[in-house]
Amino acid sequence: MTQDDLIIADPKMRAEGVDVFYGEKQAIKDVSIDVGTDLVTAFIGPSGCGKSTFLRSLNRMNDTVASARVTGRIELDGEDIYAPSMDVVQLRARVGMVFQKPNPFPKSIYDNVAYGSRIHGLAANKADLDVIVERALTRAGLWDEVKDRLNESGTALSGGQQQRLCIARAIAVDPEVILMDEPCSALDPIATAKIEELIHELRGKYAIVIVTHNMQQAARVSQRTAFFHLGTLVEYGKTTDIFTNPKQERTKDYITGRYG
Ligand SMILES: Nc1ncnc2c1ncn2[C@@H]1O[C@H](COP(=O)(O)OP(=O)(O)OP(=O)(O)O)[C@@H](O)[C@H]1O
Repeated sequence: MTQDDLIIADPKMRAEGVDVFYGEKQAIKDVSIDVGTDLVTAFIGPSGCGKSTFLRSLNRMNDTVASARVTGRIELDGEDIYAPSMDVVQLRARVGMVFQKPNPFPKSIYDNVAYGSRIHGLAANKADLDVIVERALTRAGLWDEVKDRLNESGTALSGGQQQRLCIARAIAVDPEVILMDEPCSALDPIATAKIEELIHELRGKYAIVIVTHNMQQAARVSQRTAFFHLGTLVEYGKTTDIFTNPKQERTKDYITGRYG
């Protein structure tokens, strides 16, 4: 691998010298990383190493935690997302998020997907909204399963379907980046396989960042992998290199199962 392989010419997101604190406790230490537009980037590392904390700093979800403080710089298309002028609601539409546990709203399938478009005024009329909802559900691989029951509650779907509904909800507002925080950890192997397939299909349409505990999953779905340990970014590179030829001892120990 040469250094050139890792250069992301036009990163979708760029973090520079990012620290995250919860009160006095530092959870992320001086992390710098570029996220590519056409790539799936996996964050791996042992429990408590800060993967979720760093992921959540990429769309300012940490703002919702009173004790959390983020320093350093995080850019989306070159723009500082922590600048006072940044509209956080817009930011979270541009950088969508899918959580560990599927969390559909207690609303109909249709309304779950239409929700963001309504808030952001993306549809001029009902016909427009219908198109947005169908497109998002199709992209999320769920349309055929739900097209005849759009008025049923989203919470009545299976866990895997609920997670695809949450992905559809994120997609519906046309995000540029989708952050996924262990999106399969509550799902069975078949539902997990479907989400992984979906990630393949969505690649290139959105920059995707996925936190996963499952190294096989990181190897299957991502092109770039970042290994975190004790709040630091130990190694970042092409997924194939991280898994077959890691440079750092700590990465090697983790991927060979010596700790985790
Ligand atoms: N809301 C919070 N308040 C205080 N400390 C927190 C909070 N959230 C996380 N932490 C701490 O920050 C550190 C990093 O946690 P984080 O959840 O980001 O790690 P992680 O790598 O995603 O872990 P896991 O894989 O277990 O989800 C941990 O020490 C954790 O206890």
